[in-house]
Amino acid sequence: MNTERARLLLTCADRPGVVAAVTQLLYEQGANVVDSHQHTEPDDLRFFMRLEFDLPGLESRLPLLERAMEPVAERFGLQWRLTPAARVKRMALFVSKQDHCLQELLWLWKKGELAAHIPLVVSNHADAREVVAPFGIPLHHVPVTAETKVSAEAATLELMREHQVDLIVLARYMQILSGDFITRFGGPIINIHHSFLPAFVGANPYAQAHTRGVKLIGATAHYVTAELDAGPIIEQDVHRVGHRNAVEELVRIGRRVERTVLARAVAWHLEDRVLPHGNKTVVFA
Ligand SMILES: Nc1nc2c(c(=O)[nH]1)N[C@@H](CN(C=O)c1ccc(C(=O)N[C@@H](CCC(=O)O)C(=O)O)cc1)CN2
Repeated sequence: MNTERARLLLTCADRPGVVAAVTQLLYEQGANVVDSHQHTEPDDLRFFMRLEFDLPGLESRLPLLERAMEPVAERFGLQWRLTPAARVKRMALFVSKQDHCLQELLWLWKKGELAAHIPLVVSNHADAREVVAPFGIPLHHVPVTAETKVSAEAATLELMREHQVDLIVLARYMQILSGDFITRFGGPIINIHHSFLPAFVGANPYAQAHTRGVKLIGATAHYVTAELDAGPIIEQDVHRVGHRNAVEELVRIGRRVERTVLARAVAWHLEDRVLPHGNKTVVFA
């Protein structure tokens, strides 16, 4: 892990001089920029920027760099976040019975391709225990029924607090999270929906798609909000299908798309490449 690498993300109302001021500041602080992306949203002229840079002695020099950012932030009205790459996020994976997305994330994590700590897996069923055990990660079985949903969410929130979780990933977790849970967790939650949103929101999207006679099926990774499957989209992909494909085949074909789309979205989030903008995202992949 490169302990000198950091990421600076910022957004502001677009105006000339922002890029120059920020890169000059980094230069003056002794930083070397190794990657830079910027974008101005045409609709509202909102400016977004992501910089990666190396700074020798980063941890000890971070407070100075943050103080140096303040006048520039004041001058341009920046909203900004400075994150050392070595501070990896603590990610909890949630799953129900379908474990293909969970397996993809665990495999990639084991290979070192997802820069995160995974302190626990949470499931409303016990099926995934054997999948998770070889990775040395505890699975917490928290059953959920209509009657126990409130207490189950309270217990789950306590697990998030206890394990200092920064990010929740719903890897085909088939329980609708309450607005109260989302608010009290307070961090980002990423879901994989097994359709090409906004088509086929809610349960059983492949059956809905088959009934509609679609020629494409897809998957959508999005941030979770209280409104079901309506949060900012991070990544999507599709696969061609046709009249010969029964629903079971749509499910089978769809699994490959879901696992790939979720993995890309989670990796980009962990690398601070996703910047929310209203109910959309800017992704500097
Ligand atoms: N607040 C949110 N919670 C969840 C979201 C979301 O966008 N906002 N996404 C879902 C995942 N999902 C589709 O991708 C989904 C999951 C579950 C259901 C549903 O109808 N669940 C039933 C129970 C089903 C069961 O017990 O097997 C329910 O919760 O009443 C629809 C869509 C994850 N959560």
